[in-house]
Amino acid sequence: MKLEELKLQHFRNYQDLDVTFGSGVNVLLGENAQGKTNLLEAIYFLALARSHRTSNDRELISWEADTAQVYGRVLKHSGNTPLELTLSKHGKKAKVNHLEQAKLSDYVGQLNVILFAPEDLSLVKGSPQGRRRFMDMEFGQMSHKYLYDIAQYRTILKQRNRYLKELGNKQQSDMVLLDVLSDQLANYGASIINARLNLLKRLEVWAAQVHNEISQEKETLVFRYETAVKAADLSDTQHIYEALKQGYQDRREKELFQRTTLIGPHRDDLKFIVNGKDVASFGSQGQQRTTALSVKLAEINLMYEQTGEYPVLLLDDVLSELDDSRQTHLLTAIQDKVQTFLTTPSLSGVAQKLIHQPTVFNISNGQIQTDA
Ligand SMILES: Nc1ncnc2c1ncn2[C@@H]1O[C@H](COP(=O)(O)OP(=O)(O)OP(=O)(O)O)[C@@H](O)[C@H]1O
Repeated sequence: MKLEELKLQHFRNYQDLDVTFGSGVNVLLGENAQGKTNLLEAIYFLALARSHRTSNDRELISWEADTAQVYGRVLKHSGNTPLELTLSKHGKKAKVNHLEQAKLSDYVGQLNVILFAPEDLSLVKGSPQGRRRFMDMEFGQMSHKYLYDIAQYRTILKQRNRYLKELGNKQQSDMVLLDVLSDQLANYGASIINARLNLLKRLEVWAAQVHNEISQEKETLVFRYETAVKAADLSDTQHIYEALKQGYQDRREKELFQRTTLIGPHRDDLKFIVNGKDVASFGSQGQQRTTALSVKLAEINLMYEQTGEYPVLLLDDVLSELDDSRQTHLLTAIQDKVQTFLTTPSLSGVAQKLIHQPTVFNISNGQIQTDA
């Protein structure tokens, strides 16, 4: 899929922008604080109806305005799809084909993006929370059901934790409501774990292949999903569901004492094993970077496999963080098939690694000029 046109009104430092993009590599060139990342953020926002930089949507609206609008025309095999998001203090409105969507989960998935920013290089070494977020953002774009299950899971988890806090304050505890919430949570939790395992299995195949290539066949990469859920068969949702319920049962006293839910997908983690060792603990910085890059590149293939379309790739100042051979690998992998948006303060080193000339946009103070 390709993002052919983007219009922004009062989005960050863009007051009124209408730009058409190339179908290959689009370079967003400019000095610091001119609006390069803001433009990537707008594309990410158009895809996921949320920013990758802030959870406060208000920050996306230009300081001197009350409403922001992001419009995009996406070209897919099925034809042109206009997407529109309006942000105001009353919330977000999302339209697909000019029709307002009742739920944001119905909107997400029309434009698929993969964002690669310097922070992603810490996917491997960073917090488990970052890796869970990574799974949820990526898999949510590929599966409506996953997105729905995650939303339901979060809501019920909040209710259950609130109830555990209330119970902790009482002498006499009523467990009936807790059991109902546990049952609902186990239901969505089992679906999430099952979906994660299935998608990770596919992602692992692609990531292992890329990692092997980048390391010149010196390293093997495998994934390990870590969960405290003791299901006899983790490929069976019913088994996971029962194991989750058993898990709550076994931890009842502890949960009442700690007043929070101690088991489930919100506590799980993903480990990357290179040559038999956890790369977060034992890998060199280079191996960790190769792993992060392999996982990101693998996502492109997974998304294609799952949706029949290549996603749009957003590279936020990531080239400067990679050495020459990893840069070459990245740029070779994307050419010709993946529409890419790449921010950089300088063109040197980029153009000669690309077979086709990129489309270059000069960005200055929220204005864009295309190189002739
Ligand atoms: N809500 C907003 N309204 C108006 N301007 C904003 C808003 N939010 C951020 N800005 C401005 O956007 C600019 C930052 O743009 P951006 O983050 O895209 O920088 P950049 O071009 O990617 O630079 P760098 O290379 O340093 O990351 C700053 O000048 C900031 O003041």
